[in-house]
Amino acid sequence: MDCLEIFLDMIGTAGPMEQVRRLMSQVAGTESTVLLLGETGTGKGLVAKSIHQSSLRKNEVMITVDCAALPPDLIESELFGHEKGSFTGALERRIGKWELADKGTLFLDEIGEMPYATQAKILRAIQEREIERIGGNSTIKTDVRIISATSKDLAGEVRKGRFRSDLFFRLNVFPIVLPPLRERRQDIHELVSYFLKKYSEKSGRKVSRISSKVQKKLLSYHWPGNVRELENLIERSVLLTTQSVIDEVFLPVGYQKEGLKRNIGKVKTINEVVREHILMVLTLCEGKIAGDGGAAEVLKIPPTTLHAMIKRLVIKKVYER
Ligand SMILES: Nc1ncnc2c1ncn2[C@@H]1O[C@H](COP(=O)(O)OP(=O)(O)OP(=O)(O)O)[C@@H](O)[C@H]1O
Repeated sequence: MDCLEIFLDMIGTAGPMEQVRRLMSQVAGTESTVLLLGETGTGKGLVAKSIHQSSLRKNEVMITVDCAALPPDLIESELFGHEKGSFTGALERRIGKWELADKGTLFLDEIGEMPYATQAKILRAIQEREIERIGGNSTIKTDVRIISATSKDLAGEVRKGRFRSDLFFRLNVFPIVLPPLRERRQDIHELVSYFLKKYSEKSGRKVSRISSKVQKKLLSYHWPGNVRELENLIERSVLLTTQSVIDEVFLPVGYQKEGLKRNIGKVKTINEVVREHILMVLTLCEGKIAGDGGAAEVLKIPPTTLHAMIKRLVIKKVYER
């Protein structure tokens, strides 16, 4: 079976997603630890689920721990569980997610948010394949496959001393980088069709396509929230439209200005462009301004005007030999 058949819920088969699919199909059937890297909403959760569903553990559970959603003081208890009375508030014994994931897959989402002190315990649990409940006095053997994900630059976090290098190397055995949507705009069309179908069916409305005006808008937007943002937009638009074609979408106000702002530093001023052009022509004309074959003739302006411009734009006589 090739990777196109396996990951059916994942849209995007060409360009950067082809590589992602290839890596997924290479690693899914192994026991290898996988690290998913990518901006928010690029599909890391979906990839983790797809890998689990194509793995040897597919009939076992996949348990997710969102490390960013848990307060640092609760994360260890969430992961490893605790015994009754092990700390104030531990009224009952609690089985942690690591234990619950036994024989299956444990998906550690936003691993970059893991408190430094807990990172050592995670490393130990992965390496020794055993855990200890908080307040417990025995170790518990576990058989867990780890998939972790982060939207942070984890290597950078290691350099800054915020993430343990030994854990990073242990997690980074098989990294898969999910490209942002703006770098795979060729998938937008297919994603839109997929979400239109999904949300039309869900809402009972018959919305079958988007207008070409909307398509242009979607193709030029920079998608900071990636596929999740596109999905939410289509869901909202399906609910708002009264026709079978979506003819308007509401992207964040000022997004075009934002795009412009990001490029503004790179835009040349008129004077810079004119100056460069005059310099280029002067170089071609070997510094000759007036007369036959002079720069003024080439530029179709009087030599006096060209002289004035050279003075105003402070063009040094670099072109003179
Ligand atoms: N290639 C894709 N095909 C279809 N749906 C996708 C694709 N990529 C992402 N999605 C959908 O987009 C939404 C966001 O994806 P997901 O939650 O996997 O992103 P994420 O990278 O884990 O985000 P975060 O870092 O915020 O947790 C989900 O509903 C997911 O099903």
